[in-house]
Amino acid sequence: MMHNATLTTTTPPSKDNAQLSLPAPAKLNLMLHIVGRRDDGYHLLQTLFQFLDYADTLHFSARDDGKIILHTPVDGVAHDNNLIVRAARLLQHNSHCHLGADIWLDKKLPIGGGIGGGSSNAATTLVGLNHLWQTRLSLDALADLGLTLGADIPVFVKGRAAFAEGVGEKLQPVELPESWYLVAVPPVSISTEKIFSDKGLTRNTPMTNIRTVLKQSSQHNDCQAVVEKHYPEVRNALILLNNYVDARLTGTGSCLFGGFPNEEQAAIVANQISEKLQSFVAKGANISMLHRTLQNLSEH
Ligand SMILES: C[C@@](CO)(OP(=O)(O)O)[C@H](O)COP(=O)(O)OP(=O)(O)OC[C@H]1O[C@@H](n2ccc(N)nc2=O)[C@H](O)[C@@H]1O
Ligand SMILES: Nc1ncnc2c1ncn2[C@@H]1O[C@H](COP(=O)(O)OP(=O)(O)O)[C@@H](O)[C@H]1O
Repeated sequence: MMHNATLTTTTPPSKDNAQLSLPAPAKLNLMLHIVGRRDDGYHLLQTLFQFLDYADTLHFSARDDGKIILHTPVDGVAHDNNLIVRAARLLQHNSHCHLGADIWLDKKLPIGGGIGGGSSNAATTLVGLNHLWQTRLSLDALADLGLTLGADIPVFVKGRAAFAEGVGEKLQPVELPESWYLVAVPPVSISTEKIFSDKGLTRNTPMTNIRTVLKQSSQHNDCQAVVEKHYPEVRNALILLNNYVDARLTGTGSCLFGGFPNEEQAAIVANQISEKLQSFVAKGANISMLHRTLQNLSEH
């Protein structure tokens, strides 16, 4: 009897026996200018994206019944609104794929931090399920699909550090120094929409170009003044960090970052501020961890 029971029981899906595990890394906006606005209200940006070797991890297994099930809830986000589930359904629909997926998320990236966790989760889902389901969409096609879910998703799909224009979807790959960064995490989660709808936001920074940006020794983020105005936690964190390093906001915040020549120097400052401010240290990357992992998979 025992033997029969064992034979007829299927192993329940779990992240430990998932078929594919992939990172969903963070990004930084090393500079961010707002140069105008589209008719639909979206802002036209010029921004420099670089990835961090600091990531969530997603685990995927295919299902035969077509269901998309995210087994790990994200605080404050309903299952069907989660960008992971929305990205999976979008790919399934557009590729006419009959397979579904069980998905698990190890969340490490702060939410509403301007380091792109939700967007990166969506991009890793598109790229990961395209691989697992063998739907064979090109990266360009996946980036176009991703853009319908969020302005930040294409850069994560493409996986190359880039100068971005438009709403963030016109991407020119760049080679940047891969510095070490101290990333401070003030204790607030910031809505991108709230910052972009502030009347006081600078929206008319003169257009620049990639060559000028790469030559400049100091950079700025047009969202920073508005974020500092609304969030004293961010302003105070900036004051503290600026005692040690030239610190700046990434995206619409709340995270702040400063560059260091090596890990040790970044870690010393992380340690010095640790009683007042949560932070992590990570290396900048011109090729995202997602794409380096996929490259390794295809080589083995
Ligand atoms: C500002 C940036 C810079 O990298 O990053 P975050 O701080 O969010 O990480 C991005 O452009 C954010 O991209 P993403 O987070 O995907 O934004 P979306 O979901 O597309 O849009 C959220 C809301 O922000 C506003 N929005 C977003 C992008 C943009 N170029 N102009 C906008 O006005 C819109 O009001 C939209 O309703
Ligand atoms: N998988 C996900 N991880 C994080 N946030 C998500 C996810 N799916 C949807 N969201 C929503 O996206 C919003 C922005 O999240 P996030 O990408 O972390 O911030 P930011 O855009 O500041 O980098 C969150 O407040 C949340 O409501």
